[in-house]
Amino acid sequence: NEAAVSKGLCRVLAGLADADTIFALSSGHGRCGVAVVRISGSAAATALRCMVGLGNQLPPPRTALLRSITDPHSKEVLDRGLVLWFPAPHSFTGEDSVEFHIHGGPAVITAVLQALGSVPGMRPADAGEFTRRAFHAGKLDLTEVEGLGDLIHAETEAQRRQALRQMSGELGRLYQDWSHRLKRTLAHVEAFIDFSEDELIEEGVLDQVDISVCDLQAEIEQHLKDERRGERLRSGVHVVIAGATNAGKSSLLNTLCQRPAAIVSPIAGTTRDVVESALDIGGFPVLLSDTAGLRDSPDLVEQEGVRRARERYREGANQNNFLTIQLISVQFKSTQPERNSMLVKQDSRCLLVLNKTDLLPEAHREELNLELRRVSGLPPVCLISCQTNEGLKDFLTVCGDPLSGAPTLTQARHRAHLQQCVAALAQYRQYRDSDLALAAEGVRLALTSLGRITGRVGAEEILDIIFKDFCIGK
Ligand SMILES: Nc1nc2c(ncn2[C@@H]2O[C@H](COP(=O)(O)OP(=O)(O)OP(=O)(O)O)[C@@H](O)[C@H]2O)c(=O)[nH]1
Repeated sequence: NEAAVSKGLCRVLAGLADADTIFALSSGHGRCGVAVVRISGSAAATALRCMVGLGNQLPPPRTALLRSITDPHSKEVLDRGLVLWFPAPHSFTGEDSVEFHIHGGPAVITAVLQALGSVPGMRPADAGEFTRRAFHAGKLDLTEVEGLGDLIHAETEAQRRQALRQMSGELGRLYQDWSHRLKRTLAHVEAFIDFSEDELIEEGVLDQVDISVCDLQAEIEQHLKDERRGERLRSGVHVVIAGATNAGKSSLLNTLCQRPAAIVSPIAGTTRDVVESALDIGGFPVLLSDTAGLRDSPDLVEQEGVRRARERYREGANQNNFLTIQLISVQFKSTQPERNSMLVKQDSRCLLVLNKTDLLPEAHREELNLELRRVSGLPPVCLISCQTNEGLKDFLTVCGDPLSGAPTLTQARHRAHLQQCVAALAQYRQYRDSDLALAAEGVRLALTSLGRITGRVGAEEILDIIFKDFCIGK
């Protein structure tokens, strides 16, 4: 059928574009126990035959064999290692592929790569070329390609989990499902436009389309309301500790990163510069910054420190991956200048934290709570002591809360396409009663926007649905 022919053609064209057989070191660079060299393309079998003593035979698919790997011209043995053969289409790229697992010394790797380069039709792979071929062969969609990239760069546990979910196609399947529903919706609108006058289309088709567009729009809007958790997890979060002098900001930084990164002293105004430390809070990569205590000071160096601290808060005000911890000591008095150091009211991106609870008698806690509520509008989200570590566990949970939750959207690129998709669905609803052709164009645009996320937009599939659902022309 038409769809199969077109898919086949695409494969042939992709095959023509990728006529070269490529090879590359797929494991990391540097000295290591085992290095993996990957080959993909039609000459992979030739390379295997002429570098491994197999005669005219190819090894059984996906089975590791221990063999000598030789130079194809001089026949000198370069190394002894494992050899794997992945015939097309059951390989990562969908092409004939070979893997050599060799010893990881630089000289061994260089010799094997040089030998491969001397096989006719072979060349070193460009960056990302194996994955690009996998995408062209329909082995991965774009979200899976991005997931794979994120997995390779993941530094924390939560990043690894998110990337793996995406790479295994969880996100891609959700978008594919929406895409499929949109294709069906579009097919129905188009069929209605083309064939309703001949009474080939039953009543109520457009009502079904309305429901479908409405449901999809609501689902995508809900998906977009994730407070950018996935994007934050991907790119990391910047947490800034702000507050008056002597509130215990440097003590909190040191406690969280478990080393004396910043100087702690009872002298107010000790921290002058921004002190940064990278850590992992609940699986989120966090860059934690201690800043100079906010107060008016005649000291020029301290003034510069306060200016830098304020600049840091300002920078963060417009950034999605920024969290401010407003630290206040229990010795805080709302009548004192500390009051001026209050930054902003708490919201999900600014947390009010009370420190030095070890100095606060139980009986006075409620009184202080009320006082803070009066000044800041809200009670502190948690009470801690950097001296005794009281409340730190709860603090980390609260701190991790705006960062955690089920991340869904991982890339700003996906968000932009989904927003376009929602806008296009709104176009359908706007023109549904006045101009159905324009309304249908809205559904088509919505579908294109979704297709851009996964990299799959297929016009022939719309025709398939029209024919299957309505059997027009039998
Ligand atoms: N009792 C008690 N003292 C604390 C606690 N946290 C910090 N301190 C003390 O408070 C003083 C000031 O602590 P720092 O961490 O230097 O405070 P800071 O906010 O960085 O101060 P600046 O550099 O002036 O901005 C030090 O003597 C700390 O030992 C706490 O939880 N309990």
